[in-house]
Amino acid sequence: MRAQPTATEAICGRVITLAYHVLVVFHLLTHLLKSDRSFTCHSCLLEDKAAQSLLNKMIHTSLVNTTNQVEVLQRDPNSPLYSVKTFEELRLKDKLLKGVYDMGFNRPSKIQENALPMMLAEPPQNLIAQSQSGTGKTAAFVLAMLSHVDPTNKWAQCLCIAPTYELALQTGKVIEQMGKFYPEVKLAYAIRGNKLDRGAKLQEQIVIGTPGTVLDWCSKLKIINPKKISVFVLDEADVMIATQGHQDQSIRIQRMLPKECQMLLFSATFEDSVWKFAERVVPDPNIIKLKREEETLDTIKQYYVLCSDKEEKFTALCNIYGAITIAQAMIFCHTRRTAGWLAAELTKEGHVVALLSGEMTVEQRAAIIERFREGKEKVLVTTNVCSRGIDVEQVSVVINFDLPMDKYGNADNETYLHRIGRTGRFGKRGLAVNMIDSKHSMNILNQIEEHFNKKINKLDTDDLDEIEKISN
Ligand SMILES: Nc1ncnc2c1ncn2[C@@H]1O[C@H](COP(=O)(O)OP(=O)(O)OP(=O)(O)O)[C@@H](O)[C@H]1O
Repeated sequence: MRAQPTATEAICGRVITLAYHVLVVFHLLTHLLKSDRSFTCHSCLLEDKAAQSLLNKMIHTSLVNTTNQVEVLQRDPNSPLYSVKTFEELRLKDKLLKGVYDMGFNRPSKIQENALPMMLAEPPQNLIAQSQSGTGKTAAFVLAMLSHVDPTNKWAQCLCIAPTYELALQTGKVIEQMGKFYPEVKLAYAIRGNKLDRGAKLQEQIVIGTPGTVLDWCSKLKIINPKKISVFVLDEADVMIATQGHQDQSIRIQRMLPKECQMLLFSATFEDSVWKFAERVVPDPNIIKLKREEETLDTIKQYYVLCSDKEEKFTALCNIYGAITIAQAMIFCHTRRTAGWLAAELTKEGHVVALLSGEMTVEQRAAIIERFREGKEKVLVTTNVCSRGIDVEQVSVVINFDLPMDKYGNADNETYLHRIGRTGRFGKRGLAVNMIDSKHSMNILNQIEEHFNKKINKLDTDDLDEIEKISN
């Protein structure tokens, strides 16, 4: 049997344990600040539970920002999250209030506070609304739909169209979450792969889908009776019209709806073409619109890095990873080839990478986004397919490995806004870095600066201290 330690031995033992913990924590702190991959350090030392919890807390506060920041922003009249009202004052049904609070929302954002009273007014009013990315548009129209349905009627009453399969699934999830305490209301997905027989009568009161399938359900297959729809929502209108065929399909759906149906259209950007489309599908609307310089969020810091070729861009990217802790990142490339190459290089460096590109089936794409959302991969390398609307809270950095341009080689400002809007969701801080490797890409960057009237500063990625500074 082991002899009991003396008092001095016990004190010495404690001092040694304490010193060990101090060392572990110190090591973690330096690792966290300097680490090139915050999540690899998770595995190296973390048998120690206290240290793990400290690390988790630090990751949470340094990258993800606490709800405190949202609360502060919601008191700043210049913030898109500002609100004077509470959800109660917006007169939501109790079941919906419960859903809202269950999702962790405390107060409405500006768009929610402004749009909801218009959407819930009697008689119904039409609305064209713009708000910055990630400021709660989806939540706003989902609440409007859930407020309008009559659950005793077993037919489709609210119809929402989204431009892609992934976005339809994502919005469907929000409807399910918000309607959690309102189980009488049911939801149907009108998306590819959800095959229903011709004439099958839907019992569900809300339908979310993509334009092609929704059109089939309303016309050829007669699954939805469009004449019984009382709320029609068109989400991400700018993306909708950028996809060939979607604009016509949306207009054809809208024409089948009754005159008194409430029409709601949301978008993060409103180029002329989006306006024209909006005015065609939403007669006599209320309008909520942003000034150009309000379109980008101040919570997203934007920088550019000068490089000479793609290898140098890759080095710059590694330097950024070396200097700051990144919860999750999305990296946008112009071609599948570059995206494939970059994903392979990052994997060689030890990153856990997901690759998403246009040739995949929609189901494969949705599965990859879901895994990324669950945090299974920390880096998502993608071509343009994923720039719009996808809501992944933990994305703290967006890298434009290639700048977005249209087919004439000019800046694609809308895509830029959508891409950087994948970070900085609902008041979180975000970082967007643009990689410049030619006169042409510098020119695109200048066009973007001019368009949004916003200066994008240069970042020297060889200077680790400078990178660290921008992440604070
Ligand atoms: N009032 C609120 N309080 C706290 N969080 C909110 C609130 N409203 C929305 N959110 C959260 O903010 C995030 C962004 O919201 P949402 O997706 O509705 O924004 P959006 O404006 O539709 O974005 P995008 O333009 O990219 O489509 C989501 O994770 C959502 O759960």
